[in-house]
Amino acid sequence: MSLPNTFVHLHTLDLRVHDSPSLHLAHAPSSNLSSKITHFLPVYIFDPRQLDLTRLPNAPSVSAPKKDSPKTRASPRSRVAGFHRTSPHRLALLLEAVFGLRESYRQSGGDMLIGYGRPEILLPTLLDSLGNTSDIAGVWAQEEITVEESNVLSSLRQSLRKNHNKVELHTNDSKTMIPTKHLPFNPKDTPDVYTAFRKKVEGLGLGMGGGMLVEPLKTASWDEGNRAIKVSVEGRDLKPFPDLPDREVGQGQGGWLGPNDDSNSIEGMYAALSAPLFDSPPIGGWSSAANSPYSLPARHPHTAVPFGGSESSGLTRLDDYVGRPNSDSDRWSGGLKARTYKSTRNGLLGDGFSTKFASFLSLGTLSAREAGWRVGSMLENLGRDKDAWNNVYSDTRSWFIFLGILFELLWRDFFQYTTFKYSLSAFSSLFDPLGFSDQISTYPANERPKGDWHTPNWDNPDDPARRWCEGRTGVPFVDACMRELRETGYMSNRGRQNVASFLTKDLYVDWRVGAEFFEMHLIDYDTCSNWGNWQYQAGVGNDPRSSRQFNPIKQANDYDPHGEYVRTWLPELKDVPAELVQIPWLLHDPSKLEVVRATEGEAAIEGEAEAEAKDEDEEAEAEAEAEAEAEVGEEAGEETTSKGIDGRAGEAGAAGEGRTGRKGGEGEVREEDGEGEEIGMVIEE
Ligand SMILES: Cc1cc2nc3c(=O)[nH]c(=O)nc-3n(C[C@H](O)[C@H](O)[C@H](O)COP(=O)(O)OP(=O)(O)OC[C@H]3O[C@@H](n4cnc5c(N)ncnc54)[C@H](O)[C@@H]3O)c2cc1C
Repeated sequence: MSLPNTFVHLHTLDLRVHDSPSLHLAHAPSSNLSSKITHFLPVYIFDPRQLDLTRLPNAPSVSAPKKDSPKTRASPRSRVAGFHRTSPHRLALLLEAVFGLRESYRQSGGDMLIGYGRPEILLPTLLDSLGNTSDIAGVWAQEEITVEESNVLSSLRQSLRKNHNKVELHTNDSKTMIPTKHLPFNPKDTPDVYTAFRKKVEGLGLGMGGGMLVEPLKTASWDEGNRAIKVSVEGRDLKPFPDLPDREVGQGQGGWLGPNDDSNSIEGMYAALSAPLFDSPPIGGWSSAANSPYSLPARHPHTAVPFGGSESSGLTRLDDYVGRPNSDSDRWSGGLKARTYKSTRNGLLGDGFSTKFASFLSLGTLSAREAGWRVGSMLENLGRDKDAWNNVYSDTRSWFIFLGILFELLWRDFFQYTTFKYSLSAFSSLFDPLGFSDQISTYPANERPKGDWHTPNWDNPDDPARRWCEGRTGVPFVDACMRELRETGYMSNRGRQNVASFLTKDLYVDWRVGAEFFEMHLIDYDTCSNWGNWQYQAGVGNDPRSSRQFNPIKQANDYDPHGEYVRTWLPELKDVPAELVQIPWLLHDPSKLEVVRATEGEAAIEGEAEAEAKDEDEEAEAEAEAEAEAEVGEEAGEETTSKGIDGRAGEAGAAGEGRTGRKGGEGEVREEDGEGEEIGMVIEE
C-alpha cells in the first residue's frame, strides 16, 4: 500500500512562503505528517467569479451578477453599481504577488502550478488525473471568513469528497494576527464595539507570545541582500514538485498554464485579464498610468505606495518601516519610521506617514503575525536602549497604544471577527443595505438608517454619486482623495473616512456604491476591512456613534493646512493662495472670507465632537482613559448628543458653494454593549 505522499496547498489570499502553516506541516521535523510527505504541490487558480477570464483559451463561463442575492457576489462585476471588481493597478499587484510566489518556489527548487477556472472543478480533475488517490495526503488552504471565499472552499470540499474519497480539504487559521483559538471568547460572540474587543484581547497579555502576539512559523529564509526569499523549514529544504504529466481540463472550464502559453508570465496574464477592463472603463476612468493591456501600469510619481506587490516587497517594507534584529549583534537595525508612526499617521503625502502594509496583508504576501511579532520585537529590543524606549513608551500598560501600529492591526482583526460573527447564517449582513446594524441587538430600531439612499443615475453628469466617483464634487479635499485613489489605488485612512462620510452623510448615496467603488480601485482591498469600515462610516455598522460626520473643510484645514495635498492632485488649484485653496469658490467673492472664518471658528469650537472619527476616539482613549472610565459610571444609560454638519451638502458642495458651517444635524449617541465604554469619548454639549 502506498503512503500518502503529495501535499497540495491551494494558495488564495496567502501568497507567501513565510509563516506558512502548510509548509510547516509538510516539512517540519516536529510535524507528524512531514515524514510521510514526499512532494509539495502549491497551486494558485484565477477564479472567474473574481476576474474576467474571457480572453484566456477555453475560458470558463461567468454568470451575471445576482442583484437580489445578498449571499454571494460571485461575478467579476459588482452587484449594486455593476463596477469592475478590480482595476489595472490592483490586477498588477495581484500578478506580481502570484508570479513572485512561483519564483520563490522555483528558487527553492520546487514550482507552483498556476491555473484559471473554478478551483472546485479544476483541482479535483487534476488530482483524478494523478491516478491513485492514495498518493494525495490532502489539500490544504487558508481558512476564509467571507461568504464568497468560504463558498469556494465548501464547494471544493464537496467535490473532492465526491471524486476522491480519500482526499480531504483542510484549512489553516493563518489570516488574522490573533489566531482564533487564542481569542478569549468564542468568535461568534465577538464584541460589537472595538474598545470592548481590544480590552478583551489585551487580557491575553501584551508581551511576546502572550497570546495576542504569536510567533510566526519559520518556513522561509529571507536573503536581505538579494531581496530573495526561499523556503526553509527548520533547516529543511522544500520537498520536490511532483511530476504532473496529464493536466486534463473539461470543455469551457479554464486551464493550467504551460511553459509555452502566452499568459504564463506577468505581462501575458496582465494583457489577458486587463483587456476587459480597458474595453469598458468605469465612471472616472482608469489611472493615467494605466493606458493599455500591453504594459503594466507604472507607479504614479506621487503615489504613497511605490512598492511592488510580491512577498519580497512586503518583507522589504517591513524591514524598512519596523526594522529587524541585527544578525551580528542583539541591536535593532532600522525602524525609525515605526517609532514616529503615531505622530505621522495622519499624513497625506509620501510613503512614510503610515506603514503601507495593507496591500501586503490583503493578499497575504505579508503575514499579520509576522508584522505584529516584528513590532513587538522592536519594542522589546528598544527596552534595552533607555533613550529609544523613552521615545516610544510612557508606561508598559499603554505600550501599544503609544506605538499605534498594533492598535491598527487589531482593527483589522476586529473587522475579520465581526464579519465572521455576522456571516454565520446563510445570509451575510456585510453587504446588506442596513449592514450589521440590523443584527446588533443593542442597536435601537429607531436609530437605524431607513435605507432611503439616493440611487445614482450614471447617465447624468451632475449626479452627485458620479461627481464623487470622478473627483468633481467641488470640495477640494474630497476631490483630491478621489483622484489619488483613481491614479494610484491608494488613499490615506484620513481621506477614506472623509470621502465615505461625504458620500453617505452629505450626498446620501447608498454606501454600498462607495464600498464597491473602493473595491474596484483599492490596491489594499480587503473584504472585511473595506465593507466593515464603510458600514462604520455610513452608520450601519459597528460604530457606537452612527451619526458622526466629518466636515471635510475643517479636516482639510487641520491636515492639509497649506494645501500641499490638494494641489498635488488638483493641479487646477496650483495658483490658489493657501487661505482659499480648501474653499476656492470664494475666489470670486473674497468678501465672504471673513464670514466664513467666523463661522468656521464657531464650528470648530462647537463641533469638536462632530467630525472626528475613530482615530480621534483612539487618541482620546489613550490620553484620557482614566477620565473616560470615570464618566462611564456617571453617564451609562443617559443619552448624549453629538452634532454633525447637515443639509444636502452635496448639493452645496457639488455646486461649489461650500459647506463652511455646522448647521444643526443632530444624532443621538447610544451606549454600546451595555458597557458604556465609548461614552466617555463623546464630547457632550
Ligand atoms: C471607508 C474605508 C475603507 C477601507 N477599506 C480598507 C480595505 O479595503 N483594506 C484595508 O486594509 N483597509 C481598509 N481601510 C482601513 C485603513 O484605511 C487602511 O487599512 C489603511 O489606510 C492602509 O494604510 P496603511 O497600511 O499605511 O495603514 P496603517 O495606518 O499603517 O495601519 C497598519 C495596518 O493596520 C490595519 N488597519 C489600519 N486601520 C484600519 C482600519 N480602520 N480597519 C481595518 N484595518 C486597519 C491595516 O491592515 C494597516 O495596514 C478602510 C478604511 C475606510 C475608512
